[in-house]
Amino acid sequence: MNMDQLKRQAAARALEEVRDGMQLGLGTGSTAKHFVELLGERVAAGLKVIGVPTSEQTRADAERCGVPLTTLDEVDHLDITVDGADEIDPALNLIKGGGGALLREKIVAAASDRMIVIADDTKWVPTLGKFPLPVEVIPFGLGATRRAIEKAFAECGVSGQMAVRKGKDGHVFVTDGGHWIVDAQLGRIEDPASLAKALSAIPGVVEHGLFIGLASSAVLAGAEGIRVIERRKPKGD
Ligand SMILES: O=C[C@H](O)[C@H](O)[C@H](O)COP(=O)(O)O
Repeated sequence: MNMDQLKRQAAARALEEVRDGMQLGLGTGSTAKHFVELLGERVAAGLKVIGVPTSEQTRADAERCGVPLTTLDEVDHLDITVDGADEIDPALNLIKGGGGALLREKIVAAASDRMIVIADDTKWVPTLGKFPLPVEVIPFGLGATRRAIEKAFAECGVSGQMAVRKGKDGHVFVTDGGHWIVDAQLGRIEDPASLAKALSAIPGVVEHGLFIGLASSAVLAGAEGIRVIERRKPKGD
């Protein structure tokens, strides 16, 4: 089975959690796209759901697949968000944003009762950080913001090259929100929660790709089959 078939399997398993009448967050990326396509087939067969897309790309995919859409201004919560990830650790902390959709993805995930992460099992890692960490920034004052990010990295015991993301056309990649992304090659992030907090405190940082405590479960598809991992809630949560 190839990687794309594994991604589709993970998407199909997540679809089993969807019930009639649900309000859904629709993730972005090649894995989430399978979910949108499979959901579209169920909608065509009579399933009643409504979705909030996490990117303009997903909006276009959902429209093409006939999935009815809404916004977070029109619904007061979402039941489930189904989204992919670039890395998933055993605590179900994530790196996301390889496709540049991290900001809307995080807003939508945070507005959801549950977030189901779908992926092929190559995304499962013991420690986050091999995948470059995307940090979405305001273009104004980028030099100062980069210095503040470096300081935050040093305080959290990580370091690595940073680069402003470019698109395939060689121009700076611009997010759906009109911002830029700095990708940081950190290698290992021992304490993702502290780093997430430090990055969020920087004025020029709009959002970062560390998703801490947002994923409720992960559906991982691999050669051996599908594994569903539930997040262990900390005491008192
Ligand atoms: O910005 C993009 C998203 O965070 C994606 O969910 C993530 O990059 C994983 O994408 P894919 O399923 O294509 O590997």
